[in-house]
Amino acid sequence: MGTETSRMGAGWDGDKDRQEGDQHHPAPPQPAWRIRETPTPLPPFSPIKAGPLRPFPPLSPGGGGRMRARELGALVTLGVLGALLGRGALGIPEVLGALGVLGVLWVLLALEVPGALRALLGLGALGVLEVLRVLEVLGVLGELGVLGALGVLGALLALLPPPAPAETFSAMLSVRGALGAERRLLRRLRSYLREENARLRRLRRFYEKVQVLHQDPEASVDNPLLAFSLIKRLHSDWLNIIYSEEATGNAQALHAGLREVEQELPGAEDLDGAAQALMRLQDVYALSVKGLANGIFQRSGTDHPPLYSPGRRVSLSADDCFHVGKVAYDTGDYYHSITWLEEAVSLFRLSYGSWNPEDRSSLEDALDHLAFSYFMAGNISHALSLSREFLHYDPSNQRVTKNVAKYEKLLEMGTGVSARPLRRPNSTRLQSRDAYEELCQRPRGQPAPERLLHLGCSYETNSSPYLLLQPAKKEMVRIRPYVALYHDFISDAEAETIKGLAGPWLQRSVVASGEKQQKAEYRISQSAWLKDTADPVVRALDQRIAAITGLDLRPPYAEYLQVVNYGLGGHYEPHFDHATSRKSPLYRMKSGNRIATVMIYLSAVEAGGSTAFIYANFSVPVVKNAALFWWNLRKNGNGDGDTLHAGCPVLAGDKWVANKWIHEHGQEFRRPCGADPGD
Ligand SMILES: O=C(O)CCC(=O)C(=O)O
Ligand SMILES: [Fe+2]
Repeated sequence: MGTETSRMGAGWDGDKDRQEGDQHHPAPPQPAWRIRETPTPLPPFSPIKAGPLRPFPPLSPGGGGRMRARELGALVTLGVLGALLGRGALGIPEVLGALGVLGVLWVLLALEVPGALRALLGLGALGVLEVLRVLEVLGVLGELGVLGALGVLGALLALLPPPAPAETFSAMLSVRGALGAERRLLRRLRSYLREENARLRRLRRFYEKVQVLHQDPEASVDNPLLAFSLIKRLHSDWLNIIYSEEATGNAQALHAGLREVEQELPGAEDLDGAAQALMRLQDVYALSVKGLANGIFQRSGTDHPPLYSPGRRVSLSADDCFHVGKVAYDTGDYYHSITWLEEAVSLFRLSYGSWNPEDRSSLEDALDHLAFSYFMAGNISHALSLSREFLHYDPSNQRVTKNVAKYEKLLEMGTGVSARPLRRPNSTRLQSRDAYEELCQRPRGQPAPERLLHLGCSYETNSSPYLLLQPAKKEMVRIRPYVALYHDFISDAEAETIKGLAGPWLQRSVVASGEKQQKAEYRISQSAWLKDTADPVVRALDQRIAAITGLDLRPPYAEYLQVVNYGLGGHYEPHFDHATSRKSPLYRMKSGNRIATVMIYLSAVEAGGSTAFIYANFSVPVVKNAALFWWNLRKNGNGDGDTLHAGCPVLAGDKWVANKWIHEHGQEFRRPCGADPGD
């Protein structure tokens, strides 16, 4: 592979000390909902259990997918080897060797890597075998030693953790990739429909043929031919018709199509992530859920033009809305479950009686979950009327019958009115949530008139010969903190090259939490690190960044280029780029803190996705091919608190950025300390 990436060395998997004020690490989880304030304790109620509605049949026999089949194969082989060992047909070294080969094969099959890479790994394994053989020929290792070494190797490889399934929702590149899987399923369904239609046409012909016989008074079984055919029909024709092998064959082909794409299917966490994304967009952009369900991205309670108008309007089904509500319900977030389940209930009511084969939920499910959400929110009378409606459709349901009795009792006791309206949970514990959301919603911030005096656009050569012929197009965005936007910093072709280089290496972005790095809900994206040796384009970019900033980017003074692709509703909530704790993994580079950030927008977006500077109170909309520059540290070396910034959720489109983080060391003469200690 031409691309060099590194997860160690000069590049860290991000160091995002999410903090505001003195909050240094991602906060410990707190309940995401407000507990209803009820003066008297409630009798135990029966909520609907969290979990799948109607479980899907397992994809592969045995329920565990292809991996399960492989494990089974490995077990059988182990059994056979054990038996041969026991009967003295094989010695321990041979068994160890066979285990080694089995382990290597097993791991190669299990690796979620492209076919070409898998082939390379296979060649590598053969290489190891060859080395062992040579060692054996040279007499360094005996035959037994070689087999033993193979056994150890295989055992070690088998101990490797299984590859994590790829995430779909956290990068738009992966979401787009899922289109391929669906296209293949579509092709399968098309041929299934064609075959089944032909089969049904044949069935109809049989039906009509027999029907005619039964209606024709002339067609009597006195006729021996008709009597024979009746007997034959009842003996075998009808069985062939009913237990149609053709139907089974068609269904099997369809199932095989599903198994083919099994590895690419989004998992439960993807559906959760996608539902959370819709709720995030609802919250951050104050969108009306009714509007969203209708395919309109409109702020609630306003008649402003929509924030985004897709070329083709698509609406959500009742089952779609139910699933979003259910994700909220399962985490005890009744604020969101109520808004989405309300929508689900009204859509199900509208279409009651008609049934979509793809739906997993029904009006009853939605009523049941909504009633319990209202109960948890303290609105007993709503809970009661929805439960009664439920019983109208399913009168024999014991659990809901009991709930109705209890709701009635509570209302009689006068405890049925909510103390306070249900408020949105601050599950992310952002202190500046309102300011952040207001900045995300704001179109490009118009600076105050007195500020305009210092702002403006200029062509900059920065005394660099590199920029003489093509000066940088600099737009000052803010003086304090110092933020500048360099327009046309890269070309479309360069942006495409960088995205193409990073694409195969994207992995869920992580954030620094103390000394560790981990994925977090407040950063939804995938990222990859590119060394400057990966491609001349990356090297040229480094030179250009050095020219405009006047800073030293040679290792270890800067990190590799971090390329980021945001996912569905992808965002990065307020954080600092510099470390705020000496324990941060960022210091492992031994070149100080991150003095400056250069962030390049590699794509445009259709809506949302601005970069918001929370305390400085401005946001920069995505400008394709532009680079945003800011100092994270003040001249005295302290972190600049005014640089708290965020990537707003992407409302529509595919947002890519590339980050270059430049460190303190190496810049001593390029950005000298200020004479003023407060500078
Ligand atoms: O995407 C953005 O606008 C901000 C990204 C950012 O702050 C980061 O990656 O550190
Ligand atoms: Fe950042």
